[in-house]
Amino acid sequence: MRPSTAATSTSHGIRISGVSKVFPGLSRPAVDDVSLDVAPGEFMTFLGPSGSGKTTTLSMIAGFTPLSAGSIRVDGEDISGLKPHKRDLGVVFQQYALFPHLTVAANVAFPLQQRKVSKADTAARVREALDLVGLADFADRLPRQLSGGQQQRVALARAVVYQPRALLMDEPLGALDKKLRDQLRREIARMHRELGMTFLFVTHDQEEALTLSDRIAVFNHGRVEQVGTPSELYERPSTLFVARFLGESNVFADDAEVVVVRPERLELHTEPGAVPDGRRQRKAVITEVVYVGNHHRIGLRFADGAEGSAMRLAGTALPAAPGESIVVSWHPRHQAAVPRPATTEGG
Ligand SMILES: Nc1ncnc2c1ncn2[C@@H]1O[C@H](COP(=O)(O)OP(=O)(O)OP(=O)(O)O)[C@@H](O)[C@H]1O
Repeated sequence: MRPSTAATSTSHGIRISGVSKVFPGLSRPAVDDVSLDVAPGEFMTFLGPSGSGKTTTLSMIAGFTPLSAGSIRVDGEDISGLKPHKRDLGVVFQQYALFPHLTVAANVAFPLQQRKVSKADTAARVREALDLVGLADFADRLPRQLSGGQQQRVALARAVVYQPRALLMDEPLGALDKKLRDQLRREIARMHRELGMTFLFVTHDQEEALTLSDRIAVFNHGRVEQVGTPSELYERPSTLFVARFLGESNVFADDAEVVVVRPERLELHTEPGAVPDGRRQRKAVITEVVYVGNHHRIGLRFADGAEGSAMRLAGTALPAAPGESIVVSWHPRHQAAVPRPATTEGG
């Protein structure tokens, strides 16, 4: 289940059972009967569009939002009724929330002082935490003397310095520009490898989710649509919503089923007779060809009016130009069958 990191003896599992949240005045629950098991040392991501219930679920785990139903356990202990600071969970939000008048070192030391850790231990642990996030040389600065990315590293150091049972992060990269975001994303992956701690990460960014996670829980309308490894979700989406939320997809409907085929699985042919035996095929018109550096994205419109896409690595010849008719084919093992969506399903 967790291919990339080794759980340590200090890793802890989280069990979310039948958890719901009803806010007064909302017509449907913000979180609707969610159950999930997070393995000790696992990097689990909650992925979904805005308003799908990710933050509310994380906030119930952290203890900032009371549950309407269900329970949350850490290593079997029910923590649902505990105050946030009694749960022993580290938390990082999008906004850094550092104490502006305290130095970096004092910010990181704060949770240790609250826990009455000795001065000598505090100094050693603060140094270790700042080392971990690459800020050993910034201990005496004030938050305003740091960049946004550096401030977020301080927040990460402060969240793990007291060795909590898990680290909870809500869009921690959301306020950063692309380059810093990529950099800090790699830092978070490294921290996870080095600490072996259970990480729970909330994002609406599919690339963040795919690159960081051992497993991803895809949220939609307060429910978890599917839980799986990044490649399981990409290759074997169980619903149309998941297929469309993670990457691009071609959706083909027959009488009995709806199948999803990823763009890189489509071959292009100039005529139906050129399709090898055993492959399925559809007629399409090329709507556009876009150069994306290492590949071309080929926009397609199928006979039923549905839009889709294929891709070709740069350097391979394209069989036809925009406006021309072609045939696409795929092998049945590269299709994922999903339930026919109800007409109201978002996607
Ligand atoms: N304190 C609150 N009072 C009332 N409704 C709330 C409250 N907090 C969240 N909601 C509603 O609950 C639903 C889920 O919100 P939530 O913030 O969990 O979604 P999300 O997936 O994290 O989205 P985002 O990425 O935009 O934060 C939304 O409809 C939201 O408006």
